[in-house]
Amino acid sequence: MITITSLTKRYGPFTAVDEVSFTAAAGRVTGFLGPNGAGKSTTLRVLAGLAAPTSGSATVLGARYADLPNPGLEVGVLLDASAQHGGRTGRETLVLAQRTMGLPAARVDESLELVGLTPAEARRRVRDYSLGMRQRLGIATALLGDPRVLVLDEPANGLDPAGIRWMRDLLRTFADDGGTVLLSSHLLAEIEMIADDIVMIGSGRVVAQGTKDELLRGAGTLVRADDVVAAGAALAAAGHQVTPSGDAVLTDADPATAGRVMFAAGLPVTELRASDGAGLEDMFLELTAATARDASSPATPAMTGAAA
Ligand SMILES: Nc1ncnc2c1ncn2[C@@H]1O[C@H](COP(=O)(O)OP(=O)(O)OP(=O)(O)O)[C@@H](O)[C@H]1O
Repeated sequence: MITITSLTKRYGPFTAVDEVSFTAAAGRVTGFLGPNGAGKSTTLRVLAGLAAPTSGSATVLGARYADLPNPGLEVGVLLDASAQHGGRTGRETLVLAQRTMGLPAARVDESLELVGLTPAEARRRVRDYSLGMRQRLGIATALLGDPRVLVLDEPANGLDPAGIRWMRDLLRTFADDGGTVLLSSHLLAEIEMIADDIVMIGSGRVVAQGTKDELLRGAGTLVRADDVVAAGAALAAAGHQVTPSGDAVLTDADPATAGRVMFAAGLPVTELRASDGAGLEDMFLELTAATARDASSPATPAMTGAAA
């Protein structure tokens, strides 16, 4: 189980992660989805003890990563497959980790086999690996200590469709055996293929979370109003998640609740209905577009900030 509670990370005046809360449960694959720059890596870096939170907390099996005596036995982490030492062979990379963790030497071959790297491939230097092979080696390192929890940042990067299917099967088996998997991606299709639960983040804030089935069904409500910014603000002030979707807003409030919030705020509503199945994709495209706009025009307010 992974628990992120009100996690905030600021770099100077810039808030990369803003009050993020979610859990990744045992027996489930949780997809952490968001466009580039949304705050996924920063959240995972705090979880893996590589960055200190400004406030809030991130724990694995109830403990901070830094407080785990031999963390590799509890949680396998792959944050950047391309950061592995190019001069070492795949096998040397694993042997070093195996010794550091105090594991039996046999774990090296077991892990190589788990990720489908052949003995000949394991003898090659990492600098000659494709990105897909590096991802496999990174996952082998994460699995070395036989942990119950896996944290993977963009693990499908560089994998071809067969590789992505292989990874899905590996993670599925890991979760079916009671393990916890948290993996990030900036691609909705990838997360749809692999994850059971989804946490969607944009501009540092969680904008949607739930089971994949719920989210793809479009749980939540679409609210169209004369003043859509005020509608979003009223819903956010009432404690609901809000995401702009074109000239409307999507919210996690059910339609009756959203209607009452609009009535209480005195805002005329022009449309109010359960959102359709495209809700998640709309929301994600909107987030991605907002990020692209932010990148090209720093003056544009971040969309979650504008809504909330
Ligand atoms: N050390 C740092 N100093 C300043 N800003 C940072 C630092 N690390 C990350 N950021 C900023 O925080 C924001 C979130 O970055 P992060 O890498 O967490 O996003 P991401 O969702 O993982 O994106 P990507 O898919 O591109 O990896 C970005 O705007 C990034 O520029």
